[in-house]
Amino acid sequence: MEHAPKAIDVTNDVEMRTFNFFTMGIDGHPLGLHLDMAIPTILNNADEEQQKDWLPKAANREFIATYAQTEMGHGTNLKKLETTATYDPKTQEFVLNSPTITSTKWWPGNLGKSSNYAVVMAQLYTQGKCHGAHPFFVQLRDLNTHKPLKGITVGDIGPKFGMNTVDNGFLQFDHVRTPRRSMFMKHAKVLPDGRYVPPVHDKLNYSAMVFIRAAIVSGMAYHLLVTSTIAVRYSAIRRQGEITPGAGEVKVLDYQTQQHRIFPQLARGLAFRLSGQYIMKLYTQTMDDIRNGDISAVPDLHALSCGLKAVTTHHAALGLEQCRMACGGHGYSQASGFPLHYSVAVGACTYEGENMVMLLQTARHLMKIAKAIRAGQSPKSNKIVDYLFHKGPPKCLIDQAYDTNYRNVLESFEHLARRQTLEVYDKLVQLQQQGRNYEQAWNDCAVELCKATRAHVRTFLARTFVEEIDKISDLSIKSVLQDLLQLYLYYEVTECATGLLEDGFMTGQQHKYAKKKIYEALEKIRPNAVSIVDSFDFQDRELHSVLGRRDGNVYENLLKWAQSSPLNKTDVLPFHHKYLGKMMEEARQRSKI
Ligand SMILES: CCCCCCCCCCCCCCC/C=C/C(=O)SCCNC(=O)CCNC(=O)[C@H](O)C(C)(C)COP(=O)(O)OP(=O)(O)OC[C@H]1O[C@@H](n2cnc3c(N)ncnc32)[C@H](O)[C@@H]1OP(=O)(O)O
Ligand SMILES: Cc1cc2nc3c(=O)[nH]c(=O)nc-3n(C[C@H](O)[C@H](O)[C@H](O)COP(=O)(O)OP(=O)(O)OC[C@H]3O[C@@H](n4cnc5c(N)ncnc54)[C@H](O)[C@@H]3O)c2cc1C
Repeated sequence: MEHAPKAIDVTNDVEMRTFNFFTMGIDGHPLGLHLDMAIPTILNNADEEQQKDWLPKAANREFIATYAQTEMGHGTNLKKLETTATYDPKTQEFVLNSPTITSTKWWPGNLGKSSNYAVVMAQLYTQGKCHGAHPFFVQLRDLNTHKPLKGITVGDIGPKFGMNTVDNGFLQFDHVRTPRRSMFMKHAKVLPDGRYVPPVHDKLNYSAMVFIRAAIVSGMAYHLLVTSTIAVRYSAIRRQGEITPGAGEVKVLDYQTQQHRIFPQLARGLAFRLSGQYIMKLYTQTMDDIRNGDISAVPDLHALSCGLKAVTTHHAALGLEQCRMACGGHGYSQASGFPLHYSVAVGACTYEGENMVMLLQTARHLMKIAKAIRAGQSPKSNKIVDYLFHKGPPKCLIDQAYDTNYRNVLESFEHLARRQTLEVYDKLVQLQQQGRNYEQAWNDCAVELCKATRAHVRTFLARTFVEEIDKISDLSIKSVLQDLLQLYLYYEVTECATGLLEDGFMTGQQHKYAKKKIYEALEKIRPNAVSIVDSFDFQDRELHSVLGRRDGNVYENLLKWAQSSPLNKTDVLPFHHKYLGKMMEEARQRSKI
């Protein structure tokens, strides 16, 4: 028995995540922040000695930690966080303090009731000088009693839009002392005498956020693929109305409008999946580079992860809602699973950086590239942004028969991203020449800056999709995925048609051509739609949906589901005669008088 394998190796990240996911569902659990943010912070921000101490215990779940950064008053603008960590060289401790109500940490997942440790972001003061927000690893609760330690006030922030299985919390420090070595010291350090040693790059402290932003892309793919699975399966069961009079009621999936509602979500889900894999690899590579002292890829990773996070979460939110509406009345029932999936997915539009703010971060990067282009510089062999330096064709060519591997469609996306980026850059420069300072000019251009990011991210998603499908060697699989690729690309063309038509790059005829290619793709996808979603192999317990059941027994299970509602435990509710019954009885008596 000594050598019998354990059912789950809790120190194995993949095993743990899979186990948690299937046992605790998709709306979060007490270990979420521990696994997704605290451990990545230890891995990337703790020095060797700290890792040796903290990592095995964290992996073994000897404590549960969260990531406490956001405050009641500030989430986006990290420079204005108010929690302070003031170094006291006499005792070699930091004093953590929450000086105002607005400095109360607010939102950290699993802080409310589960965690006994936290990565706390606080303004670091030493030798009388503030060095900005830095992470500290702080014990919050007693390891035996689980009661808050002295000087710490902590609790749950109450019910939310969704994810109510996560205990998001609040936290205040009243001059709480913590050892010098509780500061994460891989990058920045405070020496025992209080001298501050700066990091090689001052945003390396933010790596846990970069990790989650990258992970969110695959997360959004998951949500979209799950909800399109529900919508496709249900639409293949639901019969309503006739296409040919007298020929009998059709499956609603046969309606072109239904396909146009659902299939693009399926295609986007796949596109996000492929780009999600790409960005995760880029993250791992960049973290390895940082370990080897090379920080050159940090800005590229930051820019791409912010843009992808914002675009994929926004499109997932819109797509999930389309899937819900595609399921008619039953889509509005909790039995559909949509309320759960929607409320979880839309949280990602906000957490890890509000989407507009993230779009603007990517735009900062694009503006630097535009500046280099306007200065006549050459590209720097960066696969993601080099296209911005090149001159594309002067006219759109999407309707040319020789569009091998969609080069002409990709060039259209590139054209729009290039034009939008350079135009907004020129406007920024012009406004400054007219006397606006940079920040004011930036705000005057903010909507256009966001458009530049969206166009750039669209280009990246499309190129990745094309390249990944091109690699597939199994021709039967490739052909099905090519139909989804066709739909994806032409759907995106129509989504950004205003931008392509605005400068006369694309003609009205070409826009019509794109629409024709969409309708053609819908027709090709229809016969394979159910097999495509079945191939994702989601388990029913992941879908949480009566409508999306693999066996298709929707109606009989919908009735069972309704009958199992707590309201149906008795035919007459116990308080019926006290209120509604009494009201009706009294009304009847009055009308008799
Ligand atoms: C299977 C089911 C699916 C589930 C789906 C999802 C899967 C994923 C897991 C889900 C987990 C769910 C749990 C959710 C937990 C949520 C946690 C949180 O929300 S934690 C808190 C997150 N908070 C934020 O994101 C705050 C947003 N704000 C910022 O990041 C920054 O303040 C800012 C980027 C807006 C601005 O940075 P700042 O330094 O304050 O100022 P500047 O604008 O002047 O920037 C200076 C300079 O630095 C660059 N920069 C900024 N950040 C980074 C970075 N991370 N890396 C590299 N560089 C960075 C910035 O671009 C500027 O560059 P410059 O050269 O000057 O242009
Ligand atoms: C479900 C959930 C889980 C979370 N989990 C955690 C956690 O575990 N740990 C943690 O520390 N935090 C967590 N958070 C907090 C989250 O990271 C922040 O709420 C998020 O970063 C947004 O910041 P904010 O709330 O300050 O929004 P605000 O910045 O106040 O946003 C309000 C509006 O102002 C706009 N805005 C703000 N600044 C700018 C700007 N510079 N330019 C243009 N527009 C701007 C925004 O676009 C938005 O429209 C969580 C939040 C949620 C919803």
